[in-house]
Amino acid sequence: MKNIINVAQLAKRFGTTDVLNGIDLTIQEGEVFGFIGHNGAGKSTFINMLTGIINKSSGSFEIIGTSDQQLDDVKAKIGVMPDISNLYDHMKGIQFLRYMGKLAGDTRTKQDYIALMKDIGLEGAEKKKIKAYSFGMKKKISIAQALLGNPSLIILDEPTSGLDPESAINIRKLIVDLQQQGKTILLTSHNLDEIDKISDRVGILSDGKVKKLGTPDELKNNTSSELSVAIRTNPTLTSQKLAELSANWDFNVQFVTTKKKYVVVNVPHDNDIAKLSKELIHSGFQLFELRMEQQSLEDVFINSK
Ligand SMILES: Nc1ncnc2c1ncn2[C@@H]1O[C@H](COP(=O)(O)OP(=O)(O)OP(=O)(O)O)[C@@H](O)[C@H]1O
Repeated sequence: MKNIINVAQLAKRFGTTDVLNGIDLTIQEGEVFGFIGHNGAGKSTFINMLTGIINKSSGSFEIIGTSDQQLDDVKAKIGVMPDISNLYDHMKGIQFLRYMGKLAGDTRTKQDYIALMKDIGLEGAEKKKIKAYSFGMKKKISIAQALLGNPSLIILDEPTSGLDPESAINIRKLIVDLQQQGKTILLTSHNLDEIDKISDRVGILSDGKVKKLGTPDELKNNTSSELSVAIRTNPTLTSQKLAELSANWDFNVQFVTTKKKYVVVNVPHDNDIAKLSKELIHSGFQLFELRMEQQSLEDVFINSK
């Protein structure tokens, strides 16, 4: 597969603060790439460098086969969501999209723009002025703007933040549709379930670097070499009782958390799971359920700091 973004040692300093300290990253054509990181980690800074809104401090990148020195040559192939404060809000929704579409070289008809507004969840708001739009509606029209001009790379910075659940689901569907049309999507979000669901690969940005990179499954499976097991027993096992019992066991069990009626523990090896169930039964517990627990992307994210 071809790389559509190739970043080498990209760094950004604001004054004396290093925000990005050497990002190495490739994004492949046709993938949905989820970029996550805590507030202020530098996700938008990274995106703004890729799209030429701000200058890099050092390092280099190639985007759609073109070096960062010639970025103007490929800008028309990159669709970027503008900040909602940069929308021309005296315009009506449909008027704004047609105007921006013309600038982007769009060949859509008026009917196509109406269909686009429907796809994005703005049906009925075509003739309303953007300044009268709600926050979520402004967000939607800024996503629509990123799709104008048939870009091959679409960059969406927190497209679903502030959207109601149904609208967020529709935007996720739209992202999947765009991918099926062959587009590449670079996406940021603080909704880690969303990132997990729709991203082919995920990068976790921390301390100015890409700390972790992989498919959601790779990241969730590689967090720890320990095996996580959720157990439901009668009586319910408490952390205190587990500590008391396990002091006499010949294998290690580490209490992790309780989840409703389950207690989650970590054990180092496969055969410790059999030992654990045997010991619990031996200690008078009825074992109702024992299941392997997979880490969530949120667990991975928290542990990556
Ligand atoms: N123009 C600027 N001048 C000085 N500092 C800036 C500028 N732009 C961003 N920063 C700083 O760079 C850091 C990274 O900001 P950035 O907006 O890239 O983070 P982010 O990961 O997108 O955060 P969030 O998840 O909150 O949107 C922050 O500390 C921010 O204050």
